[in-house]
Amino acid sequence: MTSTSTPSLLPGTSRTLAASVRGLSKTYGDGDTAVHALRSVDLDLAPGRFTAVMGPSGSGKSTLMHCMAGLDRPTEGSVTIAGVDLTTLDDDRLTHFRRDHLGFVFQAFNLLPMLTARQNILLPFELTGRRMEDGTAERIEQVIDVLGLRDRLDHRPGELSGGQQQRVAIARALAADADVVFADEPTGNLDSTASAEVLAFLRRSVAEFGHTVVMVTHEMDAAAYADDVVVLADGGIREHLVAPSRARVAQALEGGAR
Ligand SMILES: Nc1ncnc2c1ncn2[C@@H]1O[C@H](COP(=O)(O)OP(=O)(O)OP(=O)(O)O)[C@@H](O)[C@H]1O
Repeated sequence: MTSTSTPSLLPGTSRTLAASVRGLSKTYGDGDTAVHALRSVDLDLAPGRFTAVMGPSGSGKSTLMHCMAGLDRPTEGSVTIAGVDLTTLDDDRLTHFRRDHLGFVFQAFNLLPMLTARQNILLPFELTGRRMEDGTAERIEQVIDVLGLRDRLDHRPGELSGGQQQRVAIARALAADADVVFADEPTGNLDSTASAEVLAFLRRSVAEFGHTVVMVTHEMDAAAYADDVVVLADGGIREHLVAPSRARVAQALEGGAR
């Protein structure tokens, strides 16, 4: 197994990391039946980058994302986002941290069916009574325009296409101005046109709003929208590729099959 080009700091970024993972391990079960889903993973993500996490089925992609996003607890190690080590937070604090600092774009959209698109987008604020800071309302309007949702705001999810629903989910993640937006196979339920649209919007959110996006994907076409690609194999990071070519990503993925 090779290990190359893990960047401690990417060119053109500030010195603060968007997310830092140290010695992250996750073991399911114990004894003979223990599954080591993650084995002492170290990973730094610079802010304002779009990173795809790839690797074979069972390599630990979802486990890594869930531990990084505070949705699952690692067995060992730390995850630091916005200067806070998530593994030190109790469940209540972790819930608050997710609400205040993280965004989620998952395959099943996670929209509330009885609310309109606008209400879903504003949910992080309305549900929790979180106060909007200066400029937030204007930014949300901008996100709505960038995502092309202006004429769909009064529709409920059931009245929207899959791609539009996913755009609402992205708008909600961006509206909250998350420190890191986590996307788990965000195009898994979409046709190729809608997938391309959603990925282009994630790309724009990084370029135009400076967001940090981490996306688990199986698809090379989806990864092509990302800046960087982290390739997992057998619970560890095989490579962290900075602005790789498609051929380079393919090579890193094939490394495990040999
Ligand atoms: N709740 C669980 N209990 C036991 N084992 C689990 C659990 N969740 C995941 N695993 C195991 O941990 C390993 C990593 O799983 P994970 O879902 O993170 O992989 P993945 O790369 O996301 O896979 P896929 O691409 O198939 O979604 C696998 O061997 C899986 O079977």
